[in-house]
Amino acid sequence: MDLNDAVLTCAVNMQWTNSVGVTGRKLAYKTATLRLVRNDLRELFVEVTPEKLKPLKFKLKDLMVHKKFMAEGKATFNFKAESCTMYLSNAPPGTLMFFLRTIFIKMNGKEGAQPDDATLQKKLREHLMSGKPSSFEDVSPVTTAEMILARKKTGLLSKGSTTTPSPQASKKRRFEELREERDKGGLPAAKKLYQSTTDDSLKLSEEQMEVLRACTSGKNVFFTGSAGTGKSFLLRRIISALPPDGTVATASTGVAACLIGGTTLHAFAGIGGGDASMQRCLDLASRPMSAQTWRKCKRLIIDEISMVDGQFFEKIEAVARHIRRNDRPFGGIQLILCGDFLQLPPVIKSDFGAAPSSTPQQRFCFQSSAWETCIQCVYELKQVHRQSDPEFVKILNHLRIGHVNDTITTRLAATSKQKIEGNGILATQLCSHTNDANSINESKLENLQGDKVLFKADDSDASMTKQMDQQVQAPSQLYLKVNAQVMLLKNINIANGLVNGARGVVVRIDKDNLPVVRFKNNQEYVCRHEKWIIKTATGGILTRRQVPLKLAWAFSIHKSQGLTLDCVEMSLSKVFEAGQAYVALSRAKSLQSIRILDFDAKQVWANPQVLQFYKGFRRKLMDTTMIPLGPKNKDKKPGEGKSATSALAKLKKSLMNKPLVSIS
Ligand SMILES: Nc1ncnc2c1ncn2[C@@H]1O[C@H](COP(=O)(O)OP(=O)(O)OP(=O)(O)O)[C@@H](O)[C@H]1O
Ligand SMILES: [Mg+2]
Repeated sequence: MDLNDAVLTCAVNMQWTNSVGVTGRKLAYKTATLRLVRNDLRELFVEVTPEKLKPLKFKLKDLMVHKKFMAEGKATFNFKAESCTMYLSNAPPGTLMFFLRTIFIKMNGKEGAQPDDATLQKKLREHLMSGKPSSFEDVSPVTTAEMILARKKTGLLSKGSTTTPSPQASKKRRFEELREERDKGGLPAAKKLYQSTTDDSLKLSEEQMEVLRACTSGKNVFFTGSAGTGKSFLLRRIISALPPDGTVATASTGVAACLIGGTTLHAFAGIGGGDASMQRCLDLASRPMSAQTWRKCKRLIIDEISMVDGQFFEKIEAVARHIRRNDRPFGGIQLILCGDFLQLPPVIKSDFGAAPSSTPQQRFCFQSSAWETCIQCVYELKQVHRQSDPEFVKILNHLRIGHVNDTITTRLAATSKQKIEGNGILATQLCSHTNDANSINESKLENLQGDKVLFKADDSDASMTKQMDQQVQAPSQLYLKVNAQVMLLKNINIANGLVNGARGVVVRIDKDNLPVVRFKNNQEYVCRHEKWIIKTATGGILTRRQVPLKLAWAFSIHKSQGLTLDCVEMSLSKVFEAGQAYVALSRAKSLQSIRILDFDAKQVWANPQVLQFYKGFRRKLMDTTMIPLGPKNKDKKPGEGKSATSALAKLKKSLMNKPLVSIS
């Protein structure tokens, strides 16, 4: 936590009421900065400074805070003593959360923080006598001691709307909170009160902070890094540090979009699959709903950019300029792109029987002319967070660029005999083809004894269930049986290993009809319903409540991109894409939690065009000038990994000499 947690910039509306409740003065500011300050008497105030205007100060006494819509960047302050209600909106949700948390802790975290009236009167008199002008200073950063004290003073807080303990909290609610507190590992109430997800407690690394700063300063940014360097984690922080109005979070796949609480790029763009002619795409995007979303968009965020088709990217860039009547790249929209081109490439439609949507020369976004004109800053994250074992990180770095030597082959082949199962939990099979994964899950469930129990999702809009199925990992209909192999789909408690991707087995269905799952670390957890929130293309919000589980005997590698999994088994004999083997292997956290049945160096290869791109990219990182990409090679076919041309081998060698991820 730092001093900036006491500063917030957003839209502010204020309204005063008189003694009989009639609304009097009203003020509205599109942009104002709120700052927590103290006066000479150590009293706390919120100072509101509208752009180019004098600040107003509100004493933090008898304050009610309504924070139900904090995730949407909204909150309401009710200053009872001053009969003023202050509505905050368009606040970066993450900044708002920390701001409210700081208020909460500062109001409750100091012995005598709220001096009694007699003491204040005395101090005030002394101050007036001294003749000094009043002065205000920023509050000091929150200390751990203040946090602990705030928790002690307030006890378990209601999830309701006030910053002081709610005496009206019903017994039932209090019981639920106690249970939740216990299940989630007893986070301090002060912390929990303003925490939207459990990974909010993790700190950004310095390299991640640098990217965040570039994004919040309005630059067009592309950041990359190998699997597990925290790209999506950082993206979530970036989104929460930006004002919600005009910020559109998207990803190339539904699973990735859900991980950052956004929508798919295709759903946002409004040009279908983008296969139609340019003119037709412009017409499609000019339909009122679609045009409105394009016009409102100020910042477009795209995760898993490696899977966005180059021609599609070029088309949406032209669409943006056309609809917004603005000739600047992407019609002036700020772009924040992230992904790893050495992971899965865009799906070629011809794989599924349709005509290919792009020529091999324009398969990737970076091959489109739009890329060069749009991207201002590039960054490469180097610190791997998913894996901590340096040997595994090193092996993955080699696989990423399609480099396999005998040592790596021997080490990976040795995993085929590993016992990675424990506590009745089988390994998840990663399949190269989706149909294989689906049929494994179905038949394994059928073969189990006992009755199937159906868990039906509760969707906020039943007519959108199909769309939600594509984006939310939790299925609308989940059939489970005792002994079913499952995966947890939410971070419940990071410290206790109840994290998104944790593997378990259903041990019983409890009396409340909830599945009880035993996880690999032997913990049993009653899987209560959790909520998923996704944004629609038009900025609306859809929610799904469901138990946070999914059948996990098998997944496809494509569906696993972006995930962290424990306990995985794979047969890579049928891989058909560059980077596919790397994606499969890099889902695991350690070499001990992986079993590769038939490892062969031929299963691992990197796309030469991508290698070339990264070579230029590294140069660009060094001298930060735009360098045209090198000659475009033809796509390489599966199995060519070993018989690489000498030019390609040279390229790999140069990349190995300066590894894309430094290995400590
Ligand atoms: N600064 C950090 N401190 C601690 N853990 C972190 C940090 N950044 C990321 N992580 C953790 O590392 C893991 C991998 O992060 P994430 O999924 O964002 O990586 P990624 O780069 O998006 O990977 P992929 O390329 O596979 O999508 C997550 O469990 C995340 O919580
Ligand atoms: Mg990711």
